Amino acid sequence: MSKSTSKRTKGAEFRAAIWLARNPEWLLGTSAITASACTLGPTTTGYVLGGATAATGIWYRGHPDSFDTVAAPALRAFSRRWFGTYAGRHWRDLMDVHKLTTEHRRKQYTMYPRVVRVRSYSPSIDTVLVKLAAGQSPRHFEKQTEELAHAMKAERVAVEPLKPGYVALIVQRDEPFTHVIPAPDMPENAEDVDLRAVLLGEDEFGGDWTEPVIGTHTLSAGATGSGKNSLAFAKLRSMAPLIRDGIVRVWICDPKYLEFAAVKAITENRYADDAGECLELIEAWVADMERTQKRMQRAGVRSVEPSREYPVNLLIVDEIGSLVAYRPEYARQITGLLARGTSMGRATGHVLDAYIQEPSKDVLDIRDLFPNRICLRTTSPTHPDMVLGEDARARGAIADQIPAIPETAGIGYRIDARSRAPRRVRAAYTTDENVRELVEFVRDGQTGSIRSIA
Ligand SMILES: Nc1ncnc2c1ncn2[C@@H]1O[C@H](COP(=O)(O)OP(=O)(O)OP(=O)(O)O)[C@@H](O)[C@H]1O
Repeated sequence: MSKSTSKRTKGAEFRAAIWLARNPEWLLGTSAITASACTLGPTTTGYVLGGATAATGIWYRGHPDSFDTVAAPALRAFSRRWFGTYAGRHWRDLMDVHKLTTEHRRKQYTMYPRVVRVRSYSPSIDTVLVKLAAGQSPRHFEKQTEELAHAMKAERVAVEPLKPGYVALIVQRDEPFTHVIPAPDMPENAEDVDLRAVLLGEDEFGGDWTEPVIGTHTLSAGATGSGKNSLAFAKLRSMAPLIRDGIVRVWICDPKYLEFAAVKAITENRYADDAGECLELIEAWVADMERTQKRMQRAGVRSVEPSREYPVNLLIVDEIGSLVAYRPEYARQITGLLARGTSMGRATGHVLDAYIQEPSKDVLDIRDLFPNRICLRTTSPTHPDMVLGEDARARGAIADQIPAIPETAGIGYRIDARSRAPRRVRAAYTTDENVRELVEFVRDGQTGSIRSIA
């Protein structure tokens, strides 16, 4: 393209046409209403618009789940894009005040970064795709995040460079979790627990946060002190009657020696701390899986429902990095066993629940064998994508921005499997007293017929 030599800028009518081409929703919306008013008449058009509004209201009241995942993000994004901070003059003022503009010296006009798209997957987080003005780089925005957050009355703003010339601003508008969530109640009966949706805490909408225990393997990542243990303890409490009744058998590798010692009693000695013992325990878990495979083969079944005959064998591996990366003498064997277990164990109910601080492939090269992922506070902006998948951070999973203070322990993100939208969640906190209750509940109720492997 030839370089412009004129000192004049484009005419207003051309700028308006370009604006409409970039924002076709306005063109389509106004044309549809005008066409409807001309053909059907203003009264009928009014009724149609009123009917659409009423239908939205009915949807909002009648089916909150689908409304919150489908309609609410679109409506929220639209109103914030066109009537809030990211709209026209508000946005330009924001850019002016924070010196996020550049000057065309020859033509003497100011160039503004342009809002291309706003997404608002959750009420607390917006992601704003911004085309940088000529002469800008993501660093210009990175230097201003604190000031922008104050100006937008947001908790924090993070910048994610996307491709040359574009950044995503991730604006966390508020902190939905200002309180500690108490440990889940332990249901009395095994029938009250759904192993496909085990209660872990709350999501940012104030709803239950549940995760599947069967049919998947779960990897939870988080820096030291991020509250990883609370995930495992909430899970154990929510499944307590199944553990008591021998329908879920818990195996624990506790290489940090202390974290899970309090629940050793509910594992029927399927517990190890030293790395060498962890290797033996994992071997026993894989051998159990192979025995179950043979039993199922003899019985002619390809899948089983959790029962005493075919219990779920949940292997909790705390700080998996310390077993598969930092102890070379055990790493290869443990990695091989876990790879075997995770690739075949789902059908037999042998499921892995692993916890890690540093989720890179160098540390955990079997990361892809975990279909289910949770990301608590991380130390690096690269970690959310490593754990939750490509673009997770750009979509709003700013786990690296969670302040490293005790008040935020248990807060993190998960990705909705269908919409790929990140959801901020907080695990319930299980106190030492709650752990004792769990152990008593399981032990007191056990019938004694559960065989220990030890
Ligand atoms: N869900 C939670 N809600 C509120 N506070 C929590 C929660 N989970 C943990 N905490 C608090 O944070 C502290 C650190 O938690 P925890 O030891 O589970 O972190 P961690 O991620 O396992 O760290 P490390 O990897 O170093 O063991 C706990 O002592 C507790 O006080």
